[in-house]
Amino acid sequence: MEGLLKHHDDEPWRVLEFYSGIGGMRYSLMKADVKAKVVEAFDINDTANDVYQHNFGHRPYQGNIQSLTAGDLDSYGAQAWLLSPPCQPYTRQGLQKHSGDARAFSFLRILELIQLTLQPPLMVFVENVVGFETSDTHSKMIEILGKCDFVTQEFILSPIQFGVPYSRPRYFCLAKRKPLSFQSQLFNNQLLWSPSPLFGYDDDTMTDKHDQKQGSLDKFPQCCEPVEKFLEHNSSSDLANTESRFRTTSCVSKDGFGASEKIDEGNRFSVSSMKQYFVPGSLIERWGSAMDVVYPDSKRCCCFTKSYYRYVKGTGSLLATIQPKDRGKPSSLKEQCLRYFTPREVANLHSFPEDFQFPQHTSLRQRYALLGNSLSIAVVAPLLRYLFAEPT
Ligand SMILES: C[S@@+](CC[C@H](N)C(=O)[O-])C[C@H]1O[C@@H](n2cnc3c(N)ncnc32)[C@H](O)[C@@H]1O
Repeated sequence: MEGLLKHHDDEPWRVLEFYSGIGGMRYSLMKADVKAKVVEAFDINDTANDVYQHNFGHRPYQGNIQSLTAGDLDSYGAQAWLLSPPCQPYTRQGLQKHSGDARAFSFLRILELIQLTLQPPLMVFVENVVGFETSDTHSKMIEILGKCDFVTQEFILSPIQFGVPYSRPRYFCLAKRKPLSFQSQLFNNQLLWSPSPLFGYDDDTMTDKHDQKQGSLDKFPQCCEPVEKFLEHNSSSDLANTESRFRTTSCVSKDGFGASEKIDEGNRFSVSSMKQYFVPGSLIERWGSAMDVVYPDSKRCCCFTKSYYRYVKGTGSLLATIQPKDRGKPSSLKEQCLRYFTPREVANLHSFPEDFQFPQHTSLRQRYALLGNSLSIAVVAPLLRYLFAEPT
């Protein structure tokens, strides 16, 4: 293996975006203000590629990453490889077959290619679910990166640590090939549960010590903005109006859907367009106790998965549009007029930019599925900024 790739300060870093989905990595790179150019993106999913093309004007290479060769990858001359491979082999809900799961094969292939390319990357960034760090795929990845002269720093971080009222802890591996090095070398070969190094703090009390893990993720909600800021309303008076309209329309119906339709001209957040987001009464009756219900003033909501809107249990929070007057008193969930977060609101919680859009033909379910598979730009952008930064 030769290390022929060079990077000159005045040129943008050449980047490959594997498993590009709807472009969360690319948006993060933009947000991080890294001087970089995505020279190719790769994804097998047609609908994801439609969305990517709609927003970036470039259609990713549509094929199986598993069939890429070392020659293919060398031809891009890319210095950084960003990867967010499928997480199903490692999720707690799944069978946890790890590297034995067919969905892990393409990532294992990429790891092989790092060793086979004539011009291996100088930097690698991997995102996955919590649980990946104990898998045999992780052991393989660390072994290969070590063999290829990479230094790694690993993190488990959640948007809630970055001021976003959203719990989505994810695993990240940052790897730089020697002689490149990290700004804080104190954390080489460590797993951290704190974003401190990203902000220039050499706080080594947040490394992988079991009793600090949960604490470091939980101590941030008080610094978060309320959920309300991420809704498709822009002021609380707007919210109060909408709530009162819900009260007089949708919630009078016993199935949870509005009996009467009242179009609120001039307000894109009309009662009519919101009807599709109300949770039917029958679902509340059946699954109410398993639902994670949040309020506009809440400082946390649960991770939205790709099954949000198809299933209510464990797939993401529901919003109570009518806040009970007294939180202490039991109030029927039906009276709280529960609704799903809209795709735009999920995109907001994932910190996607305002100009991100779905092409019109993308169905509601597809939008939720694609967003559920994507990532938090609020978390990934500072990680990428840290990865690309040169030590001073
Ligand atoms: C966890 S998602 C990554 C989403 C992406 N980071 C985003 O912001 O939307 C994994 C993506 O990998 C794609 N994928 C899974 N296996 C693949 C393979 N073997 N070849 C190409 N793409 C694949 C899926 O279609 C999905 O879009």
